[in-house]
Amino acid sequence: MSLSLSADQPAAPADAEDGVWLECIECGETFAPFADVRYTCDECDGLLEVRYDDLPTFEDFAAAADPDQGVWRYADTLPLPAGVSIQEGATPLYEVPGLEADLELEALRIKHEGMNPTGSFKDRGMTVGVAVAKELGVDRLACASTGNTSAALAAYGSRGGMETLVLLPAGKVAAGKVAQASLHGARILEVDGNFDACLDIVQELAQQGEAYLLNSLNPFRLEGQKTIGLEILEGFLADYETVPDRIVLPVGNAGNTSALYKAFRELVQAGALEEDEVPKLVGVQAEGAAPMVEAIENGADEVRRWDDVETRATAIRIGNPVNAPKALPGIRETGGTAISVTDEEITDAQRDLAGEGIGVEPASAASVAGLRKLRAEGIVTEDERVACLTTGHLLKDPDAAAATGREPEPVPAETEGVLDHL
Ligand SMILES: Cc1ncc(COP(=O)(O)O)c(C=O)c1O
Ligand SMILES: N[C@@H](CCOP(=O)(O)O)C(=O)O
Repeated sequence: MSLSLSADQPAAPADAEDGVWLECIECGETFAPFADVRYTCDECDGLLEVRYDDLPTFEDFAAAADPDQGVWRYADTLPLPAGVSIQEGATPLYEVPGLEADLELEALRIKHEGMNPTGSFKDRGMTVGVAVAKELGVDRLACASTGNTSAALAAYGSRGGMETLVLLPAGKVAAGKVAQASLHGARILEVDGNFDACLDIVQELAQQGEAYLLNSLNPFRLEGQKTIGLEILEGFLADYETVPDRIVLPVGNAGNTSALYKAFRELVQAGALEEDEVPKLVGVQAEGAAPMVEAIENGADEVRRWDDVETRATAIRIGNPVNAPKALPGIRETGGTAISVTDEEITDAQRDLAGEGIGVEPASAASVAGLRKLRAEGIVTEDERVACLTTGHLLKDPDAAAATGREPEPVPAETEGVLDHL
């Protein structure tokens, strides 16, 4: 199986360009990377992955080291040498002593992707995806979005001088994200339907050649998102001389789960990581939108599409995770699991993180909520070193933050009155 952790490094086919090619994860068909626009396999419609004939090790990344370069420090494992960049990546791997003690863990760190230029991990994918779009010579970019993808696409598209079109589920996207897409100049199409319906439409537009699709179905986007995993591993190696036992992350379209697993597979193929060192991947979904959890619990090879999804974590209100064929093996082959959490547990975790000074949007807090639950169930043990991924900044969803935080207290406009109130 091409997605097995023990799969060998494939030999470059004739259609590789500079040692880079696309390969179908289902039938193994290969394609030149930049000759034509394609998102899935021409033969069987399977998902595609980017392949390289030469895979770098940690030493190679260190040799290229300018830590401020962020995503592009890892250019040896990306399809192009440079991107349309706004200094994405190199996000903090925060220590959280209070939470670490509360959860009784050997080590807990928070990889806060909310500290990217537009406030979410999507920037790592867009810096690569928009560069590939330019390489392909397309001029209009599009995505469906629960908000963050649209904010990142709008910013990187305008930086790249390209037209952007975003399809959003009407009334279901947090205020900060719509404001970003709007100010960066995207055309915002509000669809009377949910995110999955938006993605269906944008895929059809892309197939008809109306726009270049930059959702995570696009294999080049996931190459940029691999760098989250590389940064986490390098951070743990620097601080603990070992990689984490487990990485816990929120799951929506399952792009990050797929991307992190690919990063680890490539390190194994490069001889930089032993198979038994690969961190267990734990996907967390909201109870009202948990098709991946259902598939893992049932041992299913395919995910059942959920037509009605609901959660206050709007970013992961997704019923048909398009990357499931890549993400399910990622969770299983690493010995990980998937778990769902209630909206209340998400809100509590958002407060826990805020108590450590880390402001995240609700979907991000799902990782910490899931970790707490797995710790209570004894599945995560006290000797473990764990990284939780927080995917988006608090300011993305100011309404959720205000509803979760303390109420403002009205006071009179004079000091005595304020002192009396206190
Ligand atoms: C803030 C946030 N967290 C998590 C996710 C889920 O990530 P993925 O789709 O890679 O599973 C998304 C979007 O999908 C998101 O915007
Ligand atoms: N949460 C996402 C949903 C789309 O995910 P993508 O990674 O496939 O673009 C968003 O922010 O829109």
